[in-house]
Amino acid sequence: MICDLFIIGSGPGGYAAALEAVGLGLKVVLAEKNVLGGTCLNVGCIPTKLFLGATAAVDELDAQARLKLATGEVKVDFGALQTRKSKILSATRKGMMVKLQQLGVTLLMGEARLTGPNVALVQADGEQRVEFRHAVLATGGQPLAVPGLEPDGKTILNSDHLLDQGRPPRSLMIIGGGYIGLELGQVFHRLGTSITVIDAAERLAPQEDPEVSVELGKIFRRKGWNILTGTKVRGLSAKEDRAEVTLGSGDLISAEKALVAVGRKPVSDGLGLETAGCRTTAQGFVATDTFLRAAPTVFAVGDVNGRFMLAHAAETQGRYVARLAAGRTRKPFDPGVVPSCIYGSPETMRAGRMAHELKAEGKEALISRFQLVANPIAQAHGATSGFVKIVWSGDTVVGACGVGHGVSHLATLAAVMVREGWTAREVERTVFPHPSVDEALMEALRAERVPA
Ligand SMILES: Cc1cc2nc3c(=O)[nH]c(=O)nc-3n(C[C@H](O)[C@H](O)[C@H](O)COP(=O)(O)OP(=O)(O)OC[C@H]3O[C@@H](n4cnc5c(N)ncnc54)[C@H](O)[C@@H]3O)c2cc1C
Ligand SMILES: NC(=O)c1ccc[n+]([C@@H]2O[C@H](COP(=O)([O-])OP(=O)(O)OC[C@H]3O[C@@H](n4cnc5c(N)ncnc54)[C@H](O)[C@@H]3O)[C@@H](O)[C@H]2O)c1
Repeated sequence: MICDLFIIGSGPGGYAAALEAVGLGLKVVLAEKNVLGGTCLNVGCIPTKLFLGATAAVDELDAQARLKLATGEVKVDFGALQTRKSKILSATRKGMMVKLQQLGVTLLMGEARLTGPNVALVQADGEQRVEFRHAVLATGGQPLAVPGLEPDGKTILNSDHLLDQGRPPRSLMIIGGGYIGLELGQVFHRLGTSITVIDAAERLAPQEDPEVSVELGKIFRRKGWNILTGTKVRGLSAKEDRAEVTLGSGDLISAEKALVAVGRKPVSDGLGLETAGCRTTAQGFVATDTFLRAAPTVFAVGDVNGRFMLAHAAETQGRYVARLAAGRTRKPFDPGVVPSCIYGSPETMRAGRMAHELKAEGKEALISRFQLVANPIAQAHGATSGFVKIVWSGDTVVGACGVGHGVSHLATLAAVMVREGWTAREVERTVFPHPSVDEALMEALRAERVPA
């Protein structure tokens, strides 16, 4: 078959590219080797947030109980939650399938590989040959398996395995206190699992502002988590149906299950990259230029190009390459300001540059901040730990971050403020609703600026 745009992978990057391209009049073929929706829908963003949503009442009640305002127990039926997850995921996949069919995207369910700059083969109902003008690699990522920390799928798990358990473990040892470790740690803490987090870095979520990491550590320790940062893992093994970790110090820690969440790597093997002239980096990411081109006829978007490992970044890139392939833009890719959040209670949010990053580059930065303890919505929810912080370069907002109750809701405005280069003038012209968590952002914007 012949098409304008051949897309490999139906995650956020590939699906967004397909919808945008077909809307611009291109003939599109999309290949998917597994199920529609990719990591995000099936084992990523969506199931984790379903689990966080379904268990949120546990933390809400806990916060009110600490204030001696409520008593009782929230019981979550984990089996029913797994059933609900399966139903939502399968309904969403069905919706995607219908939409692709209605729009006229040809869907090939099978593994694809490039065999030349304008040709690919897909193992779907035998072997299908696809000739294309442009191809989009949107093959995503997979859990990183570090030597010595390989999951066995039974006792030592990655996030895919943990999301598929039949019951919550009594205890869970999480290797890696980053995005996945902290979100899934919160889910299972709420389900009654005892949580230990071990991270090689000196602080939790090391990609965040250092003060955010400190606050996260305080909040999770208060919940009773055992957190070991700056701690090397020498060995991890399954012994008599328990996971046992040997620390660098020689100490042993065991738990019913271990979750290895030490990062993700690209899916870039076996794609026939060399036949089309694509190159990979030392970590296996598909190298792209400023137009997200991996070769003259091939683009790479999303996790596989390693620019960001976030669903909304993959989508933005997918839409951009579709416009480029349709001749609707000639400009290099502008990633814009990509916000990121860790979800749960607490949450984090980050947009733009952080003060420690600027200082590391020898640049001056000012910060202004507001503690959530004085925010009425945080008070109402009994969750007053945390803060919102603004990073200024002179008079201009260049970054914002936060940690605490509901701060993920501030991420979009924070990204807009950074993109638009807000100054005190824009702050004065903006009306924030009262009472709201948004006011914490406003208060931080209005607070005294001090050197970082
Ligand atoms: C537990 C977890 C939670 C997450 N939570 C969030 C979150 O809250 N917010 C957020 O922004 N991000 C989150 N992420 C990250 C997010 O899931 C990814 O950034 C996003 O899915 C990347 O999209 P993608 O399109 O690049 O690839 P993917 O979603 O990985 O999709 C790639 C697709 O390509 C297919 N494929 C691969 N090779 C081939 C081939 N040869 N032929 C045919 N098909 C192929 C795969 O089967 C897959 O369906 C989370 C990730 C995990 C693991
Ligand atoms: N809410 C979201 O947007 C969301 C949620 C989940 C995942 N994601 C995406 O998925 C990616 C992968 O998530 P992740 O949590 O696996 O990676 P991560 O990079 O967020 O965290 C990995 C953690 O593992 C630690 N680590 C690395 N090697 C180690 C070792 N040998 N021993 C102990 N600790 C070690 C790191 O210091 C880090 O804290 C994220 O970077 C993010 O882009 C996003």
